[in-house]
Amino acid sequence: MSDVLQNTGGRDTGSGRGARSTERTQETGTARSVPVPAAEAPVVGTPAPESPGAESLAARAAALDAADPLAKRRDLFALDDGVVYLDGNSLGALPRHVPARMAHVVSHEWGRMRIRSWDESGWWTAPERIGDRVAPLVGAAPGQVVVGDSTSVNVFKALVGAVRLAGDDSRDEIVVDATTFPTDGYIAESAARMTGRRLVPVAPGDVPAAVGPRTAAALVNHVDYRTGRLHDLPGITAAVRDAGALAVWDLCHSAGALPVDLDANGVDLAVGCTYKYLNGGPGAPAYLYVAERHQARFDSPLPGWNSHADPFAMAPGYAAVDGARRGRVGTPDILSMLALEAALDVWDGVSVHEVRAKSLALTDFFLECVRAYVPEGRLTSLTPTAHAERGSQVALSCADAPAVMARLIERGVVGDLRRPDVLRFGFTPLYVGFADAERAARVLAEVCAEADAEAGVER
Ligand SMILES: Cc1ncc(COP(=O)(O)O)c(C=O)c1O
Ligand SMILES: Nc1ccccc1C(=O)C[C@H](N)C(=O)O
Repeated sequence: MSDVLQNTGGRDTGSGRGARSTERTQETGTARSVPVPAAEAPVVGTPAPESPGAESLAARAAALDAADPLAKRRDLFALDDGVVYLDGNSLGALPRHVPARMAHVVSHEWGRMRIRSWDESGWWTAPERIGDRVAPLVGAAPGQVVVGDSTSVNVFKALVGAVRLAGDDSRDEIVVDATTFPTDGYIAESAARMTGRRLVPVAPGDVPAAVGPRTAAALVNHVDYRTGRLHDLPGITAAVRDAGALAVWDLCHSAGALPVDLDANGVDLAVGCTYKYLNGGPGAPAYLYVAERHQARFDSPLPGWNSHADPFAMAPGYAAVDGARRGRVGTPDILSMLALEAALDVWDGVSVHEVRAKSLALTDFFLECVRAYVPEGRLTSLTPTAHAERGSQVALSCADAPAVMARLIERGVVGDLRRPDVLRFGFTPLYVGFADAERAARVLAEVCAEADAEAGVER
């Protein structure tokens, strides 16, 4: 196999802060700006393999799918056979059973039981009950995860909470991942201003060297949303804690795709969304993990009545409840929350280690197919080749990425674009298979060839 892709390994360049100006312009998702094929009219059939080596790669894909213990899980999702959905790292697919469950919630629990449902349908306790369903997926023992609010809001609670837990005013710095998804950076900046700390943006790989006696907390992304690079959660957490500071992780791009092992790694606080690999639905509530050892001292900057020890006493003074519930704020978004609860059923009987093994096999295979089909130098992979540094997405860059992604989506291969030049392909092991990966690479090669032909470029 020739070395077709130039691999930059998604290296931490330390230049993320400066480079961020473009990413700070939010891309709302390519799927919203280019036509998505109608569900009833899939545009990708099963094209005859014409690319070099396509027959053998297609045959390998079929064999890998046949041997895949997770292959059957795909039937649990509403997906179109003609579409390769590689955008589950932005919005996970709908588990088929969720609409019926939601119809029941709306028509029965809300429609008929009305106010009684807060108690009798378990609405009031949903945040901590569903937190305990998310917990095993992130390696947390029960009682440490609460579901609710957006990831952004939970970043705020976790980071200000961490600074307060650090206590000591001489710890006057907050270290933040300089390559972070923008919302975390914006909120960290505000949290720093509010708590009178100085923000220190550094690349994740440089966090161990940057933390010291002045650090209160460090906020890092487990997987980079742009490159798909997996950061060293055990090593960075240990370094932050050795410095006497608190480690706060954003798990948006790792939970449900790979083992996180929060408890085993001694993470202090963590947040994540549930609409990507956990398939909770658009705007599904996020979650907050507060390690048990910190809960008694966790001082939420948003002490709403839902985290009061006796909310219905409606007392004028605040008294925090114990445990994970201390992360609650106001009335939970019950419809989204119960959709998430139902969606989590697809994880029953699935081990996250099995998911990780398939995720790595899928991204390896996709990269191999891209190398085989796409002319050398056409695309640059930003995704590290080392498994220990790879999440569950492949990011490829090329100057004409916007046009390439628009054409891919028109032809039923749905990834997304991160401006200016990144094609993102998310591999969600519960419903993406090896034939999907092969087909996506083949269509990508066709689309690149078409764009080259139109531009008069010969390779
Ligand atoms: C790493 C990361 N953090 C946070 C968010 C977003 O947070 P919110 O759920 O508040 O929109 C995303 C994606 O939207 C993300 O990728
Ligand atoms: N929540 C969204 C709503 C609309 C469009 C995209 C998103 C995303 O989640 C983007 C994602 N966090 C990313 O890694 O780019």
